[in-house]
Amino acid sequence: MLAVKQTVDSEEAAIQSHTGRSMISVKDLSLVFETNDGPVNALSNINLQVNEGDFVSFIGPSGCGKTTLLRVIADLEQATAGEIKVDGTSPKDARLNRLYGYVFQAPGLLPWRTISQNCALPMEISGQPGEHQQKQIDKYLKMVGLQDFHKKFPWQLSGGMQQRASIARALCINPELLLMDEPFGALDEITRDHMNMELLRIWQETKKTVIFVTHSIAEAVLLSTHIVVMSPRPGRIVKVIESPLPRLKTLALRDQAAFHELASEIRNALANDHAID
Ligand SMILES: Nc1ncnc2c1ncn2[C@@H]1O[C@H](COP(=O)(O)OP(=O)(O)OP(=O)(O)O)[C@@H](O)[C@H]1O
Repeated sequence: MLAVKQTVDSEEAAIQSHTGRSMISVKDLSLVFETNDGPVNALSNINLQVNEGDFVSFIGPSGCGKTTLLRVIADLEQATAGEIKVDGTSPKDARLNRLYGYVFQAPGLLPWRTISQNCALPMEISGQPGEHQQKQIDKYLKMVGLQDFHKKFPWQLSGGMQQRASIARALCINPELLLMDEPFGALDEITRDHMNMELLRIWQETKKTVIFVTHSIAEAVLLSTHIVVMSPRPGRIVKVIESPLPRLKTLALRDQAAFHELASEIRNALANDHAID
């Protein structure tokens, strides 16, 4: 018997609340890409509830639609059918109101701008006053441990430091929601461990809601309050698992039975849907 408090099957894929406020609500959502080769069914009948303060990981095989779902939440793709609300509004309004910050796999920092100037960019675009920009930059560069590197250019920093700068850039607009697409996928294991712990600390400190795309079962277990297991294309939600582990986790947790039991629960959900052999 696995030590998982609660699992919810795809039919009722609902994530239980900690605060009660719905941050993302997805109902019967499907998305078909029209291509030269014919239609590509990327997402099929997705139902999902994410509440304020949750840390939700999407995990599934390559091409199952994790990024597409993230992009629908961010209003970068349009659903073909179904409904989606982000903090009670349309994804478009959520985007226009700068409700979310987006962190990509590659840091995407502009090489001709310093770290400070890179962090300023989204605030410049939204016309925020210079004094406020500086306050936000100081606050979040300190939070990610880069306060002494604000004058450096991206190419003068390591990959992990660049990714921390991109997280600071996303946080500078003070979004309710952090959308992260495999942000640590390109990092070595030691740096990734460090970044995972840093992210947990930042999440605790800022109380943001986080949606996190990953290929790593261990990373999903280490970070998440909820794990959304997806099937191969067309992407469906196979299972939503609420983690029985504490919200404040340490790397030492990886040696404990509860960690392995949860990892095994995820692995089984993936395998049962032929996502992995
Ligand atoms: N703009 C697009 N036009 C056509 N097909 C697309 C487009 N974007 C994504 N797809 C297809 O939709 C499916 C889902 O892609 P998506 O990138 O969301 O998967 P993923 O789970 O994030 O994959 P990975 O883990 O490899 O990053 C794939 O088959 C992909 O080829």
